[in-house]
Amino acid sequence: MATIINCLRVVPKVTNTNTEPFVSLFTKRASRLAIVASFSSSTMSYEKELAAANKAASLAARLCQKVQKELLQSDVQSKSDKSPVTVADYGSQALVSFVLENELSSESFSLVAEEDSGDLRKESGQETLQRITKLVNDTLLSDGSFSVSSLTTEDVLRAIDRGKSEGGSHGRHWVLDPIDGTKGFLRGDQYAIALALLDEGKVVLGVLACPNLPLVSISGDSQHSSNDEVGCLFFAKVGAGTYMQSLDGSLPKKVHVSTTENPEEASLFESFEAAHSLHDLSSSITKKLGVKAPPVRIDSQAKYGALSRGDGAIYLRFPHKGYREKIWDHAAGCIVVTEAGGVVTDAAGNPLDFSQGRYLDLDTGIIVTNQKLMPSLLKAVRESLDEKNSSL
Ligand SMILES: Nc1ncnc2c1ncn2[C@@H]1O[C@H](COP(=O)(O)O)[C@@H](O)[C@H]1OP(=O)(O)O
Ligand SMILES: [Mg+2]
Ligand SMILES: [Mg+2]
Ligand SMILES: [Mg+2]
Repeated sequence: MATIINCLRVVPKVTNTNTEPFVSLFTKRASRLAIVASFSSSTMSYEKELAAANKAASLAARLCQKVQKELLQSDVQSKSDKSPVTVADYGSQALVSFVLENELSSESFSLVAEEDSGDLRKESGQETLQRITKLVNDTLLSDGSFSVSSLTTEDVLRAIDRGKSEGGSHGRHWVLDPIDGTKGFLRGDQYAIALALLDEGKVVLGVLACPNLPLVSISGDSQHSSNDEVGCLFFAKVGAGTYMQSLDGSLPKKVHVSTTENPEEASLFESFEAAHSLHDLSSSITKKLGVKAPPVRIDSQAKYGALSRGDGAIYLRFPHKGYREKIWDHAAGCIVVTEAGGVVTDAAGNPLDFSQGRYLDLDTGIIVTNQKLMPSLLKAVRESLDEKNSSL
């Protein structure tokens, strides 16, 4: 900002005594500077929030990696909806909540997150709570930049329960999935720590830490091996593009979605778990479109990250009837892809609305691709859905 203010003080050097060109030159220059100033102020804001989000997600990834390496049977529990939750889900949520509040202490803090401390407050949860508290403290200590000596079990419970906010269309709300793809995490496959910020109902920044995602492309036709270096951090800020760096801290690189217009060259990402998305429906859609390659099935929002750097060109998600999508399963992924030039809509082609609380209210499914393929993809989706509905 300082440079821009200084620039505004520079009076154009004009030798012509006719004032009109001077005025128009000055006006032109001033308006150009005003555009630069307004662009810079919109892209410069959320700088501090993005730095805090990157730090929080990277530390949470460190905790998750440690747990995944030495996972114990007692580390895994089942929630009331029968889905799994681990000490790493809770630890990651406590850590992100603590780091954000600590780094951005002057502001009011609202967090919409997946987990709550209900089961950890029961007698049967005490051992697990001790283990989570140790994991959180060890991770904070390994970073070395926090002044607190150590968190108590009560601090950890409080940090987890900060995530109970209802979100909404006013003010700022952080949105967190502490481990997206817990089933992938348990299998030793892909998972992500997904963190986004909503401002007045819009996603303004998003971070995806994907500890098991190779730094090189995972597209079906690229060569990769188990020796590939893994651990990616994707981050995006509204109006400023999407970047990827290694979780170990390499220089960030700007990424872009695939620019292919040819469906025959496009490949599809979808859920690993058939229970999470209708694979038959995606297969009918991609057949209509003319996609040749077999689908790439991976867990979690790592799909959005991989798509943002052009590893594939399409992501389709059609949950089984009755499933309600949550905002933390898409907010970070959505901005990571859109800032990389992609488009994210529901099956009717509407943008996703993150302003309605903890759930997404949408038509049928979620579709992600580049701008060129979207019209034909939407047509194929409509036709396949009509066929499916008429066969019922
Ligand atoms: N029955 C379900 N249908 C669709 N998504 C689900 C279902 N159960 C859990 N999920 C969520 O789907 C996401 C992973 O989807 P996928 O890997 O298939 O893309 C996760 O957010 C996961 O929650 P969680 O965050 O608890 O892992
Ligand atoms: Mg879960
Ligand atoms: Mg999730
Ligand atoms: Mg989760």
